[in-house]
Amino acid sequence: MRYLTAGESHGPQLTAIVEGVPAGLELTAEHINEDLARRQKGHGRGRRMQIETDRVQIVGGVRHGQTLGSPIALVVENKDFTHWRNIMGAEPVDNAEEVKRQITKPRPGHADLNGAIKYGHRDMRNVLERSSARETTVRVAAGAVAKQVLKSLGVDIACHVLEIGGVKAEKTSYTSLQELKEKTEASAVRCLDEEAGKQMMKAIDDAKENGDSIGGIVEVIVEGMPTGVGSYVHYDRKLDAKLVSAMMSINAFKGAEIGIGFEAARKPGSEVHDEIQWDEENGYTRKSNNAGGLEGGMTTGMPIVVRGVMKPIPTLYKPLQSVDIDTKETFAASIERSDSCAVPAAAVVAEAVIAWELASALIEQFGLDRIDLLQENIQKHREYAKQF
Ligand SMILES: Cc1cc2nc3c(=O)[nH]c(=O)nc-3n(C[C@H](O)[C@H](O)[C@H](O)COP(=O)(O)O)c2cc1C
Ligand SMILES: C=C(O[C@@H]1CC(C(=O)O)=C[C@@H](OP(=O)(O)O)[C@H]1O)C(=O)O
Repeated sequence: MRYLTAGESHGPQLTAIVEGVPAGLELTAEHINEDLARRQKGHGRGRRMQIETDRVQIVGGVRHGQTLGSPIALVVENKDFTHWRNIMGAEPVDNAEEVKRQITKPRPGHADLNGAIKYGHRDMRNVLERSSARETTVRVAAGAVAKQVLKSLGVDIACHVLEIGGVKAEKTSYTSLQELKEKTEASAVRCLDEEAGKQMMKAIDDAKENGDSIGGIVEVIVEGMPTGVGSYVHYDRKLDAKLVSAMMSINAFKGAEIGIGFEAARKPGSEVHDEIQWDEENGYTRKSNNAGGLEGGMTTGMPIVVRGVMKPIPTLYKPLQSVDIDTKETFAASIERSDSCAVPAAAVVAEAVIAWELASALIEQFGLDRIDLLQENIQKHREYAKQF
């Protein structure tokens, strides 16, 4: 599968074209809207989220609630466009003052300066409009399509927040992904640990009050992936590499790890590697899951566990030093509106991009043009792997 997105943060809409989804998959706007709504939630978001109510329009590739095998076109409207029509319309406009006003003051930590140099934009609005994480709206929509593929193949996925602004969740255990989903859905910071969640909210409020921003760590967990998906034979087909790359592609993500990740550097092999066992009912399983469900670029059949690190939001009410690209004068950046923390929303984006990679890998390995044949193939593979 592949997808492309287009659209600016304050333009009329975001668009995604999703290609390679097998025919016969159940898919409605409601499946996608649920995840769009989840992405909009979370303590610490700015005023923009009060303006938007993200809803998808499926404008290609689906008929009567089923995929056709043709490209799926997804559109999410930017309600805020009504306030930006003159500035963001595609057609040339007369010399309105607001249209002439260029952004020449780059924000440290955002794409403004590097993007302006790359494309030769003297008006950095041309950069910020596309580098904005508003684009993650349609990435979540594409991910929701991938989640439908996974669901039809018996693969379940969830996400949660492990850390915000240095406050760590202590209670991170759960008995089922369903429980994890219910608990995190009820939390304003998508955290399993209620007490830590309260402290995270306070940390966000404190940061906001100080005109600052904070980041954090999110985790995605996937259950039900068959064994041996991915590849050890080519660097660009290694599934672990794809998952880390997907995580790092999210705006403001600066690190990713699988399983115990960086902790593996501090432990001997006897405490890191997951011992192998077999029984009639479950086939091959592991006594532990330090590898986070991946060895040799392939799935082990154990749950996949991927974490990502989000840096603090770059746009700050507390000014940071920068340089005006027209006057070359130093200035202290000041802003109109911004999120102070978007880690809970970013967890939903992380879930979407991981779902995308896993559904793509399954289709690449077992894929046919029909969802029923894909289901059959994977079921056969599961039986084979169990008895192997
Ligand atoms: C859900 C989400 C919301 C974000 N909201 C903001 C925001 O309000 N203001 C801001 O400056 N950056 C925000 N960011 C982060 C920037 O988009 C990101 O830092 C920027 O694109 C620069 O890229 P980089 O941080 O990956 O280097 C957000 C990121 C995510 C994932
Ligand atoms: C719009 C979203 O996030 C935006 C991401 C973002 C950025 O710079 O990344 C900047 C802000 O945009 P605005 O200035 O319009 O408020 C966020 O609100 C969204 O997540 O849907």
